[in-house]
This record gives sequence, C-alpha cells and structure tokens, in this order.
Amino acid sequence: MVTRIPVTGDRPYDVVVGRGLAGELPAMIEGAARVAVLHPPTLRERAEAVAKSAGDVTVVPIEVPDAERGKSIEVAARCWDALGAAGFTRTDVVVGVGGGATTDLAGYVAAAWLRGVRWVPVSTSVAGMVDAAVGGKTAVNIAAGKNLVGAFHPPAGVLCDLDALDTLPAEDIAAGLAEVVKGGFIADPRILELVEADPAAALDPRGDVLRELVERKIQVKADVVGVDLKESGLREILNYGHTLGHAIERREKYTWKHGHAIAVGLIFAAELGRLTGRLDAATADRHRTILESLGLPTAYPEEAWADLLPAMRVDKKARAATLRFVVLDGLAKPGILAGPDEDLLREAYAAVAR
Ligand SMILES: NC(=O)c1ccc[n+]([C@@H]2O[C@H](COP(=O)([O-])OP(=O)(O)OC[C@H]3O[C@@H](n4cnc5c(N)ncnc54)[C@H](O)[C@@H]3O)[C@@H](O)[C@H]2O)c1
Ligand SMILES: O=C(O)C(=O)C[C@@H](O)[C@H](O)[C@H](O)COP(=O)(O)O
Ligand SMILES: [Zn+2]
Repeated sequence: MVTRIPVTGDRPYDVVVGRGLAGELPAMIEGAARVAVLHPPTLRERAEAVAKSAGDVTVVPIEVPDAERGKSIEVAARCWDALGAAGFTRTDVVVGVGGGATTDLAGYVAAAWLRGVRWVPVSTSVAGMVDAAVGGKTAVNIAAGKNLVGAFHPPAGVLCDLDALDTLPAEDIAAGLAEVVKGGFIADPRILELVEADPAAALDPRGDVLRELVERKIQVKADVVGVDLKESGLREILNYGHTLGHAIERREKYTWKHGHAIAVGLIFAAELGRLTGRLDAATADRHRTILESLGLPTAYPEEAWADLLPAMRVDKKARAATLRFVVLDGLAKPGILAGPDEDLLREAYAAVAR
C-alpha cells in the first residue's frame, strides 16, 4: 500500500510513503538527462538501487561523509565541483539518499546550483521521513550554529521507503521519534496516545504503529509548510524544542544526534510553558514521560548553561536581541514566548540539568 501526502504551495509535490518505491522516481525526475545521487558511504548499495530505478539517465554518484560531517560548506563545494565536471544543467536533478543530514545537504546543493535545480530526497531514516525531507528547508552547519547557511527550496517529490528502516540502528529510530513526539504536542495528540499505548511498537520498524506515526507526522508538517513555506509565522511551531536543542548540538560540535538534542529541548520548552503559567503541569510532565519511554535523553550537564545561553542567541527565530521560544498554551496549542528574562530561562533549564 502506498500513501501519497500532498504538500501544497507554489510548487506542490507529494510525499510518497510505502515499501519498495523504486517505480516512483522516474515521474519525479521527468525530463532530466543527468541525476546526481548523493549518499553516505554506508548507504552505497541503497543509492545504487535508487540510481538504477531512475531509468535512462546519466547517473553521477557522489559519496559524502556520514551524518553531520556531511553538512558542511566544504562538502557542498565538493558536490558542486562534481556537478560542474558532469555538465549538470537546469533540467538535471539532485537526489539525496540517506537520513536528514544527507538530504539537507543534497537540498542545499540543489538550491544553490545554477540558482536552483530540482531535487528529490529519498529518505532512509525516521527523522528524515517525518521532518527533514518535507518542507524545503535545506542547510549546512557552520561553527557559529546549526543550519545557519541554507535556503528554502522545496523538493520535486519525496520518497519514504519504509523498507529502509530495517537497517536503521534502533538508536536512530528513537531519535527520529523525538520529532514525531514534537508533532504530537504541537498539533496531533493522537501521536502521543499511540506512543504511550505501546512504546516498543512505536520503535518497531516493521510494525503498523510506526507507519501510522510516520504518516501522521508528515501530515502535521505538510499542513504547516503548505501555508507558510518561508517561516513567516505559523511554521515556527515546527521549531518547538529546537532553540535549546540546536544550542546543545553546537556545544557538542554536531556529534550528538539531532533527535537526542531535541528531546532535551522539548522538556526545556515544556518547562518554559509551565513556568509562565501557559501550560498545565500534567502536559509538561507528559513530555518527559513519553521521551523517557522511548529511551531518549532527558538531561544535560548543569555547567553547560553558560555556553548554551549565548548559543541560543543565533537561533533563527530571534529578532535583534530578543530571543523567541515556541511554547504551548495547552496541548496542540503552540504559541510564542518573546524576550523571557535570563532568570526564567535558567529556572527552566533546571528541569533538564544534571
Ligand atoms: N530540513 C528540515 O526541515 C529538518 C528537519 C528535521 C531534521 N533535520 C536535520 O536532519 C538531521 C537529522 O536526521 P537523521 O537523524 O536522519 O540524521 P542522519 O542523516 O545523520 O542519520 C543518522 C544516522 O543514520 C544512518 N542511516 C540513515 N538511514 C539509514 C538506514 N536506512 N540504514 C542504516 N543507517 C542509516 C546515517 O548514515 C547516520 O549515521 C539533522 O541534521 C537535522 O538538522 C532537518
Ligand atoms: O521545518 C521546520 O521548520 C523545522 O523547524 C523542523 C525542525 O525539526 C528542523 O530541525 C529544522 O531543520 C530546524 O530549522 P532551523 O530553521 O531552526 O534550522
Ligand atoms: Zn528538528
């Protein structure tokens, strides 16, 4: 069974979820003479299979470093050199085969090449399927912060082949579920009920529960990015938990899994909501319980606070000196907390400090 989740906007596209989706790629790359296939070393075989499914095109395979090590301007520059050497034109297509880090890189390579060519994320991780591949945010990291160089560049289509999850390490399935849980708190409480009912089923790559979670979270994201691609308002809700989360990733020099940092960031954001009287204690506590049930980190060192506060200032939601956080005014009622004072932030950090 194949599910197609449409994403609206100036250039609408489908997110296709199912098993064995080889036949879906040709329609997404129609008219291309060349297809560049970016992939990390561990996913070479899968990338070769994807390349084969592209049909009668010249394939340009580009191996990139794994995970966050691939999300750099130096790696992007190497990709552009490869596109140049292959004579890549405006009708050609970049395909990213991998997790969110690889597809973020592939999207940015496509966004900047000739000022924008088509791209298709072939997503192989939970975080990639439910979040990174959908919505057109593409980026690389720099020393100053996470995703600080990038572009909004929607894909031509998204492929989420659930068979890929068979080889995804259990730790990465859980990490991806942090983004799914985020979607539950900001928009779709049924997600939370499904995880609470059976966390082990949520983590099972062959099970129907994970599939339902993946599809529900994609729908949450599609509903938002379809009306606010460039984050002029509504889209900010997808950044719930990310202000602290990205600061942790920067402090860890991008060696932490994104979903692990977001799990800690979600508990911090829930506490900010509770301390400001916007969120009831039970819903705030529910964050920790659910994330713990998935084996995700819920704490970070006490002494890190001195690094985290300045790191949060490069958050893209900040305006001048004003930090802005996504908080909840209740379950599935996200809002913005602008300019909280430092004492309040420190108090909220106590909820995760160890
Ligand atoms: N653009 C967006 O809107 C958006 C949204 C969410 C996350 N992100 C980004 O996505 C990244 C996190 O995504 P991620 O967790 O997928 O990271 P990732 O790409 O680093 O993948 C995690 C690990 O899983 C491996 N992997 C992926 N698929 C596999 C498979 N099928 N079998 C075996 N191994 C596999 C990868 O090689 C990597 O080692 C972060 O960089 C984050 O900033 C972007
Ligand atoms: O799509 C969005 O918008 C999000 O905020 C989704 C996040 O899960 C994702 O990690 C995104 O890359 C963060 O965006 P950034 O603009 O804070 O870098
Ligand atoms: Zn994220």
